[in-house]
Amino acid sequence: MSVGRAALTSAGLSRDFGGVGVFDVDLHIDRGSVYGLVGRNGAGKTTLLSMLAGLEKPDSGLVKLDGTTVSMCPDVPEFEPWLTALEVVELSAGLGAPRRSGVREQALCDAALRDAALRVLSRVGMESAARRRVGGFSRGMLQRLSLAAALVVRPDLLILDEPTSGLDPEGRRTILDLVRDLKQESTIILSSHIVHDVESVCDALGLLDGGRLVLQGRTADILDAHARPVWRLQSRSSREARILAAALRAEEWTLSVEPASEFGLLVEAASVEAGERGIPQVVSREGCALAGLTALDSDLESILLSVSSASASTVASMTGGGTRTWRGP
Ligand SMILES: Nc1ncnc2c1ncn2[C@@H]1O[C@H](COP(=O)(O)OP(=O)(O)OP(=O)(O)O)[C@@H](O)[C@H]1O
Repeated sequence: MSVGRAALTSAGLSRDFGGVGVFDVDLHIDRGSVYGLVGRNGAGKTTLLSMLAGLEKPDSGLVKLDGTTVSMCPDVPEFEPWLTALEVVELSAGLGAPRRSGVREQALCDAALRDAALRVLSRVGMESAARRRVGGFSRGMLQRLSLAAALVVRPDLLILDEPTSGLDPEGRRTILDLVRDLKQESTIILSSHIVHDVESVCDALGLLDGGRLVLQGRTADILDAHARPVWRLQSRSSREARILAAALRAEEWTLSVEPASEFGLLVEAASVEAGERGIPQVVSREGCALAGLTALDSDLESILLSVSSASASTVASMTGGGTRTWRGP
């Protein structure tokens, strides 16, 4: 899918729970990118992420990683309720720190771990809760704490399973801003049901359906490849709608022009480029106002839904290598 250096690739990765699970997944994730894994409930996202993190053993297939440190934040983070947030992050930092023997070295090491833990807690906006016990934390606080515990080991690859689910809009924005910021340091894979979140932070994405990767590519390429040449044009009056309909029908690049409610027109062009250039030209030539122009069914959510429904009928007969890939420029 890409010419970039891979942070992670997988080949034929499968985990079969008896007809459900993950089947023949070939991933290619560029270094320093944010890769979104999308799919309906039960599509296999958590199973796939767990195999990438080494938490679930595949039945077959390979995962190749560039780098050594992988951190994963589960969709529902759980910590011992009697630990403080600082202790959770220090424990995580300790697991990732090199072993030392001398007492003085140990003390220096402990101080360094504490500093590192406090820094990441502040980065996720949890500094004021650092010394509170985790037992009473809200869902959003647990998500942030999980991220802090993952970041403190400075992972080469950071895997986030549904990092924004259950968060309020402000919490979502904080996590997404952090993800954008973090790609300077790590490659990130995140799964999400919220297509808008994926679109706003992910350079590339993979769509899982029935355990199979049915679509993979750069987000921009997928949007380009699926853009439909159909627009809803909004005019200011019934008179202008009539003038525009007649003028557009006379153009050789229009396939159909139909009236829509409230002085609107549905315009189908021979290509996206023809419509994007032609519609504004016709409106301007006829001296009409352009109250609105919206491309229909070209948003990422509509595209993913249509690919998912199309794949549902063909996946049953699909063997390995069934992923549709869009190549970047
Ligand atoms: N340990 C297991 N034993 C049996 N079946 C399992 C196991 N783990 C997952 N599955 C099944 O594998 C399929 C994929 O599950 P998975 O949790 O990976 O999907 P998901 O895309 O993460 O779903 P969601 O979005 O609802 O979290 C589901 O049908 C699930 O029931």
